[in-house]
Amino acid sequence: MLFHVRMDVHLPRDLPAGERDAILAREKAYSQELQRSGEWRHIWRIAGAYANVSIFDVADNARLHEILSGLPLFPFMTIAVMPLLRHPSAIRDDDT
Ligand SMILES: O=C(O)C[C@H]1C=CC(=O)O1
Repeated sequence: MLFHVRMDVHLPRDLPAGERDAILAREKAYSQELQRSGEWRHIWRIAGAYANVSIFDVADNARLHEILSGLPLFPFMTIAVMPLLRHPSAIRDDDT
């Protein structure tokens, strides 16, 4: 199942730099592992915002929730999820 996910990050300004850097390093490793596995299909930075748009390809809603709630940055994010399905006019075979 495909999902469009927007993640906006709101890190507290008073978060100690060492703690922030450690969370960001864990976030990067977590994200890249899921990208390698194929469940996190795309990630794009939204220009001008500390936010991304991502496409997930996961078994079900429960798996998406597990992934999102496991993000090291999860406590500092606002997340919006849109379920996707193939558009009848789509021409690319991998848009499923
Ligand atoms: O920077 C972000 O958009 C937040 C987050 C999502 C993946 C990742 O590596 O960082």
